[in-house]
Amino acid sequence: MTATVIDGKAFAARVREKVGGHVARLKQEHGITPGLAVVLVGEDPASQVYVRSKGKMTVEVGMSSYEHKLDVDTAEADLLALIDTLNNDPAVHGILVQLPLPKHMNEDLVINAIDPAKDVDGFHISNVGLLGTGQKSMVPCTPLGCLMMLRDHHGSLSGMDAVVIGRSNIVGKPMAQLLLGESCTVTIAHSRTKDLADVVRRADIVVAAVGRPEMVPGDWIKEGATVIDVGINRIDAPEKGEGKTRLVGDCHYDSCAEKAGAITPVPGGVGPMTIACLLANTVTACSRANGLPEPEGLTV
Ligand SMILES: Nc1nc2c(c(=O)[nH]1)N[C@@H](CN(C=O)c1ccc(C(=O)N[C@@H](CCC(=O)O)C(=O)O)cc1)CN2
Repeated sequence: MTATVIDGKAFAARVREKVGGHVARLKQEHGITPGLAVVLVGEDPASQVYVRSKGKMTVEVGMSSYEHKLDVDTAEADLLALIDTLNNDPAVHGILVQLPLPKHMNEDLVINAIDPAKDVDGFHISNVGLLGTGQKSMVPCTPLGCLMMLRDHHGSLSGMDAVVIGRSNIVGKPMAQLLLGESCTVTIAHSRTKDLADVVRRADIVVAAVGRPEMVPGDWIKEGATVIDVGINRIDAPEKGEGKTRLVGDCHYDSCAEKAGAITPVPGGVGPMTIACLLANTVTACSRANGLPEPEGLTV
């Protein structure tokens, strides 16, 4: 079997187009411009790229972008004070603090200082609790993007066996909650799981989010299963020349694509959906804050 490639880049472009349409209606019909504030602490090169990309795409869909770049030595109290200001700013409907934060900061404390209604990352403990109990919440962007692609490919996911490899708060746990909400039978596997290969072989849907390059080989994949690869790992690529690197996922693409029915590539799969869903969450947060109907198809 040769897998259908789920094109996350093209899917993300369609999501951004939908967001742009909703932003235009908010402006024309209600005089409201959604605003997203992104806070970056320090100079981590990858985070700088992501934050720049977020700002650019925010503006492209017609929203206001507010970027706050803080020195790596910023005191936690100063970051908390900035969050408080953004919480009380009516022009800001979404707040995102780029992770990871410098070591001297307590990530949980910082995230939980964000107004849950503006928490477009969906990481605040209130949103985690709402998602876990099946109530309306802000949904973390990466799992939301994965779910959108799965729903688009399969329609109903009801009754399917899903294995999520990885138990992070940002991807693994919320992904499992979302799949449960779709009436999948969900297993969360992790570094201590016994007989991981056998667990994965049972799955109709495999979501790999462990951060280990090419850890999942094709012979773990059930014939026809759908593979969603969340991993983005940079590895050496001597075949491209000295000192060159390339991106790979948590799944060994070529061998998994031989067995799977559908698969997301890396790059160009889940990654682009993360920023598209951030924009979707911001327009959703803005609509909710103004008591207006939520955009259809942009949240769960
Ligand atoms: N507050 C948050 N911090 C972080 C999040 C997050 O969702 N919220 N996620 C990641 C980083 N991230 C967005 O912030 C992100 C990662 C990857 C991509 C992406 O499009 N990747 C491309 C490849 C990019 C490359 O060439 O290096 C792809 O997969 O095709 C977008 C956003 C951690 N921090």
